[in-house]
Amino acid sequence: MAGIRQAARISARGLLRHQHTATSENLGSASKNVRPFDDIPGPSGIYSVPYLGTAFHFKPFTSITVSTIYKLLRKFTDEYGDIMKFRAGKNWLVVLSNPLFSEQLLRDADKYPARPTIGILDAYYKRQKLSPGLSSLQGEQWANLRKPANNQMMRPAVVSSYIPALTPVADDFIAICRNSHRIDDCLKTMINFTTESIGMLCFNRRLGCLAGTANLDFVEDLGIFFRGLAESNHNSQAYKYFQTPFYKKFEKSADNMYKVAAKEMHDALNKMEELRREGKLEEYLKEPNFLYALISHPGMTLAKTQSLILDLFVGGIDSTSNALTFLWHELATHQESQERLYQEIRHVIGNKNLDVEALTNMPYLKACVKESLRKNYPLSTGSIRRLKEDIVVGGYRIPKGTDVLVPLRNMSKDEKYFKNADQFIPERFLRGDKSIDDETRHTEPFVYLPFGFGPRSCIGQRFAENEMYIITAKLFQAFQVSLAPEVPKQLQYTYRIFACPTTKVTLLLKDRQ
Ligand code: HEM
Repeated sequence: MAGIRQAARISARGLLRHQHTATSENLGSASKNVRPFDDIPGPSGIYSVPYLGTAFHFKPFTSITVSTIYKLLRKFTDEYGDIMKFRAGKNWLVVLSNPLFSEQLLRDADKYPARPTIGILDAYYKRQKLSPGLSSLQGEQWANLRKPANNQMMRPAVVSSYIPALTPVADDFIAICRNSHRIDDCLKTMINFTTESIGMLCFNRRLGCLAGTANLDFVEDLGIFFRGLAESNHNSQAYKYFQTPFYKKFEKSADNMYKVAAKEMHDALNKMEELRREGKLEEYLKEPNFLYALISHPGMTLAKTQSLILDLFVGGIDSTSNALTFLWHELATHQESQERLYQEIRHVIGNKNLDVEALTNMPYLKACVKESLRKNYPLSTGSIRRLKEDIVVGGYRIPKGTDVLVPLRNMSKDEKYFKNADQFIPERFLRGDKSIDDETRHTEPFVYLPFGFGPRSCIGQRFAENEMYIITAKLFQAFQVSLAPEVPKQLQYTYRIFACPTTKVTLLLKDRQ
């Protein structure tokens, strides 16, 4: 049965690829069988009016909010099928709820794939006269910034060279846990941890977030900043023209975070300059140094380096701290998975630190991270691309300039692709594990992509994964972890760009040895 499904997928993939190439190159001759964009099903009448049509899908007209947009997307897929379109503000948004279409969009993308930017961030960069970061750039400008960053962040060997710098951060975190035997507010605590870790990557310096000596009160600003990003495209666009109260609040939070990052970057550069004058720079650079690698890359300027560093610093905190909170909550809830993880840790590293070699022998640890990201999908929507050329998908022509979304959050939780989708089963991601059947196993690559796919995928993926592996291995090596009695076994989420639990998660820690 699984073999037939696989064969059918492969032949359908071949057909789709052929269809795509033919249409991109000579749409004219192939267009007889291709239906026009207007035929793509979706809500019509008043719902197709720009802005107004979108508003009618949301509160107060329905119960849908920015945080529950996945419900709207699911309703659309149920009603209109695997390809549909609806008004999202001024533009049409096409939704492709099918792994073959998902693959076609994400794999065959242009070498400079475009993603619609976030309006309020664009406005902020412009008003503050800052160079836009990776997430806001397109085309060659984006590629020129992404390339030097890719060298440092997408090559596994280079990313792994930062493991020794992250290990002491994790050790300090565990030492704090040993004193308290609980993690009171997991998300808040993890924000301190991920800020400290990303500080090591970006500035090669301990910021003091775990020791409580850092003068950075980020937590509230992060919440305001990310909620502002999430809501800006759905709320009134007046902030583009006036400094509305919504914009001012966002600006204040962004200023607070960016000022800290900019100061840290300049301090780190001054330190290197001082070491150079003292003839000690070469010695200092024996350890991997991300900032130095970036700034010394031909084509990088101080302004570009700063914009990249600000993006990475801010982008790397909320994403990973939420993902870790969900992961640890799952493992505390599922003691049998925790025990299997513990046995793997004991067997592979014993009481030692996790290193690159050990990581290659820890498939269950990786499977737990993957399964938690699937079940607690980090985004409320999925991956989105703005087409640079016309494409044909599912027999319809979609013109260039259109935004196309693959609702990966819904697909990752769909029973069609994952049996018992609402359950935490890390074994799905273990190749050849006999304890589950084929329907439970993860086989469709293009329904589950928590870091996106292709040249525009998450640049922090490898860093975030290593960070999660190191700290998770250390925590479960040291403690048996359980939920405090008041914490629900099933968490509710809100989305402030990234999924975030609505309740405080408190964990209880019992020494293993
Ligand atoms: C669990 C943690 C994380 C998740 C789930 C996540 C997820 C994502 C996703 C889904 C995208 C969009 C990909 C696409 O459109 O195909 C993205 C982009 C991005 N992420 Fe992450 N991310 C995480 C951690 C990080 C970290 C640690 C950093 C920084 C060190 C980071 C920096 C970025 C940046 C700069 C982009 C924009 C890339 C571009 O447009 O070229 N992320 N992330």
